[in-house]
Amino acid sequence: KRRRAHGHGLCLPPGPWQLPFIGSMHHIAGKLPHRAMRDLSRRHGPVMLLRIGERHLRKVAVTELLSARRVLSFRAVREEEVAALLRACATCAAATGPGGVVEMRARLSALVADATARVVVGDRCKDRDVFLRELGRAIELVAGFNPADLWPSSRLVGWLSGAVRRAERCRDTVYGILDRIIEEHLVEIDSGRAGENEDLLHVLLKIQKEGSLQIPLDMDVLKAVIFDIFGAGSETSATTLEWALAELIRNPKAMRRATAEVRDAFGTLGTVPEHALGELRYLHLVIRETLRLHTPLPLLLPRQSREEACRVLGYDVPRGATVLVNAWALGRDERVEVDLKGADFELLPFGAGRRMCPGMAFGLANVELALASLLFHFDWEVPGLADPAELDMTEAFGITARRKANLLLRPILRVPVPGL
Ligand code: HEM
Repeated sequence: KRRRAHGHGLCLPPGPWQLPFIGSMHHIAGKLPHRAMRDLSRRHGPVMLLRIGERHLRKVAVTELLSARRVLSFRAVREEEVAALLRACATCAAATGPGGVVEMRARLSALVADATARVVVGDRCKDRDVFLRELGRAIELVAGFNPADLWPSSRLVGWLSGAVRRAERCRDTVYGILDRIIEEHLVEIDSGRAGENEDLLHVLLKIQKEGSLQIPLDMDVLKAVIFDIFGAGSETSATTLEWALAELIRNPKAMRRATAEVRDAFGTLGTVPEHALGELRYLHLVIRETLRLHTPLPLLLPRQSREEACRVLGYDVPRGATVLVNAWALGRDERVEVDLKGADFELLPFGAGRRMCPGMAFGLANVELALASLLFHFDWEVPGLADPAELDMTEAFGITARRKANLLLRPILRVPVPGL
């Protein structure tokens, strides 16, 4: 199945696992190629597929970095980060007054950003809060409807709107943070301390240093890759979690049912084990419904028509035209009932086709464990809200459909949090 998916129907030879940009290069770099390849062939057979020096970030991200197998290997990271979130909520639950309220967006963004950072750069990011602030700004800037995007050839429009300046400031701050992280990684590599804790950035830097790629992996490309995965991963998952909680608060019956399901399933264990989350049928429906109602990327990512003669519903789409797909509107079309994995084109929270989100398994794993754990350990209420139906559900402007209003919730501890 895997072979067919990779090779468009071709039966390609097996080969070692690959990384974004560098393909199989890290298995060979720094060694004598003929020896390294002999060793690899002992594992993969006499005919191997090695991808070397080719830019195929997307394909590799799907199959390796964000594949179901790799996502599974990060389970411990997710469990630790969710445990930290639960401890923070338990501390709030024990406090009185304003200290007893959790600002959910900040907490959920921190959770997802920390989990993603640990996978990509090996540790939490010390500048996480600045990073998240800049990410928020970037999300507004890339919504695609600011004058600088609509009239890209007019320098005057760009200058007047200020968008370009803001984008440059944002880039400089983010790249500054990444420069520091890269600096630390380089020191670790030079002192031989990267060792067993090698993360994605270590590997990319080593390859870059050896200069063994056909296409040079310059620092800007490297930073763009890291920022892309970071940004794509944190914002969407945090947004989904926040809306899921808000929808449950607004629908007390659904909240009771989801909470009862997770407490019935794991009450005797006293904690939510990720490997058993498949049992929670209702929770999965809640997440699916959240993604339908609050599609985190409502217009997906813009596409550009490449073909001369592309026809949609009998109309010509000129080459170079930007095409937007309103996944949010499709999801709200009440005439259809479908699956969310992009096979049914009516519900596309992760997009579809060759640009479909490669982080779906990663994102869903974060969302499922966090939501199940929050419902398992706590009851949730909105201070001062008499009627749950009145909870403000306004969306903010940006490429993602965040909540506009802060979701301030009071946690009430129901099942003790381990480690407190
Ligand atoms: C609930 C969580 C998530 C949702 C709803 C989501 C949704 C999406 C959507 C709609 C797209 C555009 C697809 C298209 O235009 O057809 C996308 C692209 C992308 N996503 Fe996600 N995503 C999520 C989590 C993640 C995570 C956790 C990662 C990585 C750690 C990630 C990495 C990416 C990347 C790199 C792209 C760009 C792919 C490309 O341009 O080919 N996403 N995502």
